Amino acid sequence: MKTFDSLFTELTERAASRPEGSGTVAALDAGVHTQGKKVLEEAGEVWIAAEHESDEALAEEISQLLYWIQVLMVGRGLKLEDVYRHL
Ligand SMILES: N=c1c2ncn([C@@H]3O[C@H](COP(=O)(O)OP(=O)(O)OP(=O)(O)O)[C@@H](O)[C@H]3O)c2ncn1[C@@H]1O[C@H](COP(=O)(O)O)[C@@H](O)[C@H]1O
Repeated sequence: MKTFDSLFTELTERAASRPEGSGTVAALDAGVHTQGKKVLEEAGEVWIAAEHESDEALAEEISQLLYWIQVLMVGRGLKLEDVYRHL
């Protein structure tokens, strides 16, 4: 099963190899403003799902929020350790 760390490795590799058709490459190219808006959008969807939707729907929204947080991190050049040391 994919984990937070393995997804981060995958996205970092996408950023380096820039494969054709990668949504992540497009998201990185879109820049921090677009990425930040997606983080806010997905966070809002997590909130709504937590109040009104099933556990499965909530889990899916959380996965999308984690993805967009990672895109933002990769775009800014942050490493997992840069965040983990604050936990
Ligand atoms: N985990 C994800 C993931 N979570 C969310 N998303 C993207 O985030 C967006 C979710 O937005 P929405 O909830 O609004 O859903 P939507 O309506 O389909 O999205 P919009 O494009 O209309 O905004 C979608 O565009 C998804 O493509 C993801 N895109 C990719 N991944 C994983 O990232 C890896 C690399 O993906 P590629 O770069 O696309 O190869 C693979 O392992 C993928 O499974």
